[in-house]
Amino acid sequence: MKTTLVLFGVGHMGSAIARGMLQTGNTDLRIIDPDLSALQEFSALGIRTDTACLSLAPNDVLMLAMPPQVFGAFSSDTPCVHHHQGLVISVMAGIRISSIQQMLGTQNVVRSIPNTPSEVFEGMTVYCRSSSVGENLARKARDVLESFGRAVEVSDEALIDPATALCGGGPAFVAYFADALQEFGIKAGLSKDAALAITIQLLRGTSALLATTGKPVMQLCREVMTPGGTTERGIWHFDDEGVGRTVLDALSKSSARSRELGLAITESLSQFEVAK
Ligand SMILES: NC(=O)C1=CN([C@@H]2O[C@H](COP(=O)(O)OP(=O)(O)OC[C@H]3O[C@@H](n4cnc5c(N)ncnc54)[C@H](O)[C@@H]3O)[C@@H](O)[C@H]2O)C=CC1
Ligand SMILES: O=C(O)[C@@H]1CCC=N1
Repeated sequence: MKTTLVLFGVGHMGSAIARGMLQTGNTDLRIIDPDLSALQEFSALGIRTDTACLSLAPNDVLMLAMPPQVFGAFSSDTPCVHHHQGLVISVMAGIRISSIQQMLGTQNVVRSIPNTPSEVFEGMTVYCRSSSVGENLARKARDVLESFGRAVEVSDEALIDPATALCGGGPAFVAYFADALQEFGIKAGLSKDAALAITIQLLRGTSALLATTGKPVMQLCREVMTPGGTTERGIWHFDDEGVGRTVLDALSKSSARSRELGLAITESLSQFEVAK
């Protein structure tokens, strides 16, 4: 039976996933988003798009890529997603597997956190499946998630919150640092284009070096810090200013927000159960 990925939401993350999939020739895709302007790029490519979902095939794989804050309204306004027998993959930050199961009346849920480099088939997704997802559906989920990059499965759902900070948010943290590097170049007199080209090649080269040599990250750092030379002055300043600690704190705050988003829904669901 043919499997179609039905993608709900093509904002920044959903469109990155759709573009990544299309780049590899995977067009078994249907896209639903109430914002008509978000759909135009994809309908122009011949992809089936709709502003609302009225029906689904039992074998469809659903991917939920709307903001977590609208998931409650989505679940009450979209009856066709209820009791879906196939696979439901969420990319929403925070929302727990049990909440999705409860709100959609479905069992086979994969909670995942991808990232925006999926757009160029360099995505990284961390995911966790519900106990009802057997080997066949698990393989299907992995195939979907690897159609726009790499995927790593974790068995403990609690790890998805820190993974949301590290993997989902990671491109923002790296881009923030890259912006500071580029700004230094510009302030020092390089053209914007030259500063950007250097920054891009730094990120690419450093990541290739890490991946190819397998050296520990800090070894790579130490190998650049020639004793008595220039780089150690910069790294010592990072140490004095506690930059490493600041980064750890920043990611902890992101992770805590993921937990908080999930808890808000879990609590409102349990209040609803008590009121029933
Ligand atoms: N932006 C990122 O890098 C990442 C985002 N995520 C998750 O992806 C989801 C989307 O995030 P973004 O794309 O950044 O948000 P966004 O605000 O860019 O896009 C959200 C999209 O969802 C659509 N939408 C709203 N209500 C909908 C409904 N009822 N049905 C279908 N679509 C609906 C909106 O029209 C919009 O196109 C969130 O749950 C977020 O936690 C996960 C990992 C990374
Ligand atoms: O900031 C957010 O909430 C989403 C989830 C991970 C990356 N972006």
